[in-house]
Amino acid sequence: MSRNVPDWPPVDVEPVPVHPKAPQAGTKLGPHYSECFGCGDEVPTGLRLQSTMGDEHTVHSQFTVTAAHQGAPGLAHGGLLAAAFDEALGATVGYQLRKPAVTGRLETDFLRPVPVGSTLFIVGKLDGMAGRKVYVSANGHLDAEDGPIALRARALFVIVAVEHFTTHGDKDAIAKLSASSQKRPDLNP
Ligand SMILES: CCCCC/C=C\C/C=C\C/C=C\C/C=C\CCCC(=O)SCCNC(=O)CCNC(=O)[C@H](O)C(C)(C)COP(=O)(O)OP(=O)(O)OC[C@H]1O[C@@H](n2cnc3c(N)ncnc32)[C@H](O)[C@@H]1OP(=O)(O)O
Repeated sequence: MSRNVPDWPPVDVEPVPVHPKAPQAGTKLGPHYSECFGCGDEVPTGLRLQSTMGDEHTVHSQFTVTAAHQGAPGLAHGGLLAAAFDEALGATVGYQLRKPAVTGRLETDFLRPVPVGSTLFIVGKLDGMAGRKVYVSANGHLDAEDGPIALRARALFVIVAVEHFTTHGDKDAIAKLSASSQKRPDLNP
């Protein structure tokens, strides 16, 4: 059965200007926020995604599926896999642009079941920009960097002002994040 994949990016785009202080290829990217469900190390049932800068506008992330992530018995929940991609795509945008951005749209193709115990190797790639809109996509390979593709995702991130978080988020948590990010050159603009 054929699957129609829409044109991507859906609008004319410019190349994304990667920040001159973006981490070098091979740099391991720690959690951007310790309480983040996607990458935080203080969330016991979180996804604990681990990301590394890659070459050519890519970020490589790994996510191991545990029993806490099930939908059907023994298989990862689809929405949770989409969350893993949101995180991987967000890291691809955030660490390369070093500007705050939020997911505006995320679409996911589920190509193969992902069993508990397996690891997804996700490669996120910047595809282009149009004003504040950043287009980014990713493939998720099952159990090896060159394993079969189990998921594909495409997303639009929208660059926002810091006020997006201070207005709508938790001010105490933002203060904590801000204090901890002082020690992280990769998180400072
Ligand atoms: C302080 C310095 C920080 C430095 C940062 C450095 C390092 C960071 C490092 C690492 C970060 C690492 C990892 C990140 C991890 C995780 C990622 C998770 C991300 C999330 O989990 S984040 C939560 C979910 N996310 C939301 O909670 C967003 C809710 N939402 C809104 O807050 C607004 O909705 C918003 C802001 C999206 C837009 O609002 P707005 O008022 O600012 O702008 P507007 O509506 O005009 O949209 C502008 C243009 O985007 C187009 N557009 C918008 N949405 C569209 C859609 N759905 N489809 C097609 N086009 C769309 C419009 O059509 C227009 O296009 P045009 O310009 O062509 O007219």
